[in-house]
Parts: sequence; structure tokens; C-alpha cells
Amino acid sequence: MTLTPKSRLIIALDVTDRTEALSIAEKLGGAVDAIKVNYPLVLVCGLGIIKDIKKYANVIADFKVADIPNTNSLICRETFEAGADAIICQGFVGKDSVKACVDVANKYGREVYVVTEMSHPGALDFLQPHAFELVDLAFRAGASGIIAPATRPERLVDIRCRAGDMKILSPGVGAQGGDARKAIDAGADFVIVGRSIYNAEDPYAAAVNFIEQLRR
Ligand SMILES: O=C1C[C@H](C(=O)O)N([C@@H]2O[C@H](COP(=O)(O)O)[C@@H](O)[C@H]2O)C(=O)N1
Repeated sequence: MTLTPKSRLIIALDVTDRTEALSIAEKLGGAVDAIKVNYPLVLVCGLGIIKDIKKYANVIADFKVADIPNTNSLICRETFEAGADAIICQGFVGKDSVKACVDVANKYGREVYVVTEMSHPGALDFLQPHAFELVDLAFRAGASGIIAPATRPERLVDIRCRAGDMKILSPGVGAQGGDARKAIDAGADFVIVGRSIYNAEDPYAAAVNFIEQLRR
């Protein structure tokens, strides 16, 4: 599976109720490029939620995998066996650990996205100073793409220059202050949006509004 930009919208489904999650996935799955699940939902529902959401959309497992190579391989194997189309890992643990994720992904025909600079203020402490090295590491490891901040579009421009044609998934839109259109104009291929959609009065209308903003 290769994540291809159509709507350019990825929903971060960080709700902690199975019924709510599946209701949103059923309503929005067909309109978005992927649904990203993270620990809040998976810790409540178990890995089986991935297969349930797969009925409606591509699924990205945002587990920010950050262990030694062997453990990373085991995590990726179980995640892809559970049906995930892609997994997110941290880059700061080094190339061997990222390569372990990519090697398993290649066996399953799935994708790996590597976190470079995160979207929250704390990213300036350790990640931002090393972001370009992390982009290079992701490329050399054969990752499909990277995670880079919609909260700092000026950084997205620089990271895009460094990333070449690797895909960029950009979180931080809405609740964290980032702007969806500005992130795409700065070089992201997709934006990741959670609270501004799943906490909206009408999540479907909120998602459609973002998709309108993202139309080229
Ligand atoms: O730098 C990063 C990495 C990480 C990711 O996407 O990998 N995320 C995730 O993206 C979503 C944003 O949610 P909301 O803020 O729209 O509700 C959440 O699931 C975060 O864990 C970031 O927010 N920033």
C-alpha cells in the first residue's frame, strides 16, 4: 500500500471510545486519505481496532516506535499483521532502529514514516537542532516519508528542501495552531488533524471544510 495524496487529509482518531471511533471512521473514512490511530485508542480497544477501521480507510499506526532494532522489528511485525498500512517511528534512536522498521515494512509491502521535528514547543529542545540529520537518516533508511510540523511552516519549507520527494505528513493543524493550507503550500503532502475534527459539533462538516481548504 502506498499513501497517495487525494484529499491530503489524515484524521488523527485519538478518541478513547470504540463506538465513537468506528462511527467517525465510517462517516469520514471514504473522504480522507487515511485514519491515524495512536495509543489513546489502541490502549482502550486493542490492536483489533486497526482491522475494524481498515473497513473504511487506510490506517496509519502512530506508535512512534523508538527501541532497539529487534524490538522495533517485533512491534512492526505485530502492527502490520494487525492490518496497518503504515507505521510511524522515531528517528532519534538511530538508523539501525529505523532500518529495522523499514525492512519489516518492505516484507509486508507497507510504509514507514519517520518523526523528524515534532509540532509541539518541546521539539525545539532536542529535535529541531537535529531535524535535517533525521530527514537524511529517514531517506538513507528507505522510509516512505517523514513527519514534520504544521505549526512551523517556515521549517516545513526547509525540511521539504532537504526531504526531496519523500512524502511529508504534517500534524499540528487546528488545535495546536497550525494552518492546513499553509502547511501544504509550505511543502507537506498531507495534513494530520485530530481534535479540530473529532471534537467538532459535526465532524463530517469539519473534515469537508478542511478538504475544501486543501484543494489545490
Ligand atoms: O509532531 C507530532 C507528531 C505526532 C504525529 O503525527 O506523528 N502528532 C500526533 O498528531 C495528532 C495531532 O492531533 P491534534 O493536535 O490535531 O488533536 C496526535 O495524534 C499527535 O500524537 C503531533 O501532533 N505532532
